[in-house]
Amino acid sequence: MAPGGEVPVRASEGEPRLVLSGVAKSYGRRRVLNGVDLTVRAGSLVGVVGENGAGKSTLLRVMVGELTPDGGEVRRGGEVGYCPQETVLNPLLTIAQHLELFRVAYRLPDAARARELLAEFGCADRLDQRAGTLSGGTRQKLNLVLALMHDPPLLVLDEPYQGFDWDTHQRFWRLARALRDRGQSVVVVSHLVHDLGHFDAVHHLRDGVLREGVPAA
Ligand SMILES: Nc1ncnc2c1ncn2[C@@H]1O[C@H](COP(=O)(O)OP(=O)(O)OP(=O)(O)O)[C@@H](O)[C@H]1O
Repeated sequence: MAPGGEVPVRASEGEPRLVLSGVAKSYGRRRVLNGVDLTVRAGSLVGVVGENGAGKSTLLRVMVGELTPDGGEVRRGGEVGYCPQETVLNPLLTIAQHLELFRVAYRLPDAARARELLAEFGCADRLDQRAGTLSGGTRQKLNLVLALMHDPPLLVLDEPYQGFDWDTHQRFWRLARALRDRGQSVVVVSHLVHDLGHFDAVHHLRDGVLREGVPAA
């Protein structure tokens, strides 16, 4: 983000890929989202921050269509890649078997992009290892690769770097910037103050409402 909290021009360029208008979501009587508005444009890297329990994961699940909002509207401009906070892996399947499963689900002719991403994360030699025997950080790398391998126009990533060492963390941000520079839209939930500089725009969720910028301490 630019100094002074200004949103750089980049974040307001490009066609809208995701538009949320007045989105509301409650669990029973607990209202978590209370009129969220957001537009994510092509070629932007957008951060969502907020305290524990503020509703960030709920918001992302609504963005990708996993949860239906109680009110308001969500419009998506194409396919979505979603990396949930909890990994979606089957412990008995190898990395290669996961790639094949998702290749078929995404109807891709091959898993070349997935292998390229695995190589970027230094896991290309682990293809025959079962997910259940991978380290937490490597499981998370696979989780992320499965969300990115079909190169969707919109990526929604919920703290995608949990368990990553510093070098891998840096690699993740290089990759996120490269995707943004290719015109993809990337939404990332982050808890880490030192991540904020990577975003074109940051929004914070508090009291069920999303506001631009970071909250005053
Ligand atoms: N399936 C559910 N049923 C009932 N309450 C839920 C459910 N999922 C989340 N909640 C509640 O909704 C609120 C928001 O949860 P959510 O996971 O969206 O927050 P978060 O900002 O992602 O939190 P964190 O930073 O801890 O990951 C919390 O009070 C949580 O307990």
